[in-house]
Amino acid sequence: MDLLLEKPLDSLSKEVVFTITGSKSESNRLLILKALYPELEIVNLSNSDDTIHMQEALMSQKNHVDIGHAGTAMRFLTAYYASKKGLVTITGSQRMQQRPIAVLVDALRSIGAKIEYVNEEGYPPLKIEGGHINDTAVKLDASVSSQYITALMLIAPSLENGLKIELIGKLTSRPYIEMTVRHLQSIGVTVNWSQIDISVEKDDKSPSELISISSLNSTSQKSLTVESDWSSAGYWYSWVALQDTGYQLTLQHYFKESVQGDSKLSEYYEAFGVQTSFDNNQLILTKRSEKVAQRIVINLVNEPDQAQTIFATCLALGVDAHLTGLHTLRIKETDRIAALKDVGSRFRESVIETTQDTITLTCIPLEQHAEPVVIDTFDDHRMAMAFAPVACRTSLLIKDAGVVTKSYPQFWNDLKRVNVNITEI
Ligand SMILES: O=C(O)C1=C[C@@H](OP(=O)(O)O)[C@@H](O)[C@H](O)C1
Ligand SMILES: C=C(OP(=O)(O)O)C(=O)O
Repeated sequence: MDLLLEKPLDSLSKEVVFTITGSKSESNRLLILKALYPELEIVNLSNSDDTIHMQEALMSQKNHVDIGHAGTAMRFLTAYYASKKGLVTITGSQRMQQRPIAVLVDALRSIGAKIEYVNEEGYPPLKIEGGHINDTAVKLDASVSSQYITALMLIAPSLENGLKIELIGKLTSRPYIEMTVRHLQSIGVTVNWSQIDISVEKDDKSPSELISISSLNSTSQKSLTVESDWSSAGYWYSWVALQDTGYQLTLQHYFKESVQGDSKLSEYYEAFGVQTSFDNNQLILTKRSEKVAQRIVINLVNEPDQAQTIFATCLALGVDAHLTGLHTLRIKETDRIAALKDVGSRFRESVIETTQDTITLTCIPLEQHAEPVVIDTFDDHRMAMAFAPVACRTSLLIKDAGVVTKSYPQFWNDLKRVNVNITEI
């Protein structure tokens, strides 16, 4: 499905309230924890494909599991299956079979796990014979993906003697580890994190005892409420940044004290004139000022999923940008650095330079192009959604627009609500 997005002709509605479902990162952590502690109840679970894949895999009795494009499901389930008795082959989409997993597999093998590569060494699919983990200390490279570390942390409380995880190299995507720590602690698991070691203690309490000392936004003792997804909120920050002063929209179910690192968006978008306020767990975004920064420099090593969104905001507003800390982008749903350079260069106002871990954009404010600008999405949900707000400057043709279901299935319906004309081509 390709979609033509055209600039809204009528005046933009100002009273828009969006309900985005729970964070897919939080949801997929909590689903693993629920598999270990079935009494746990999860409120406001994500409706994303990634979370549905995780749920289906955990419910499945089959010994062949396909998790599609879901990176967290692939990494967390690899550790989960290694920790539980049984034989499972886990695979994913074509792209998933190109996303490296050796760091996690090596770490799990070093503590006894039996895992084989079905095709190419270092990449899914994996054949896992579970129930052989027998050691209590593991080391791994922390610079490739934080998801490998989270995967080990999530299974640690169910192991005979817990797990001490030594982090080697420069930690990437740190807030995602902090999120895992918070969720483990919220169900009563003891986690100690010194400079380079994370120790997760084996729980010898019963699950209900653990959950009853839960501290994270509990609606009841056994129930944890997932905050809505900040990574998806990014597209609405970008949308508001491109509107006139006074424009406002509201997103439901966000907490002032967030465990999601992408909540840093509220600071980043101040440079684009967007003010954030909270009212009873509603996030209110207001365009306060037409004055925006002329150039921004941001290190996104902690918020890699916002790189495309911030890039597209800058492109539309004509703000020069130097984005750093992007080394993980090459192994995500697509090589996001290459994708941004390719698609970004289709806008005549921009000049883009890239390295292994940076993108530099030099641009002038975007004007209406004679033809729709083609946005190839390369199987990456964030390519589609990050560029979509740019439609209020010039028409876009979003290729393979169905990719959004990976994280935000109702995105195109929400975009219609702010009067973007959307036509299926
Ligand atoms: O743990 C998580 O939920 C995630 C961690 C990040 O990945 P990396 O640690 O691979 O950067 C992020 O990009 C991804 O969307 C979700
Ligand atoms: C990188 C992402 O997800 P994952 O690695 O979990 O596939 C993402 O959602 O941007």
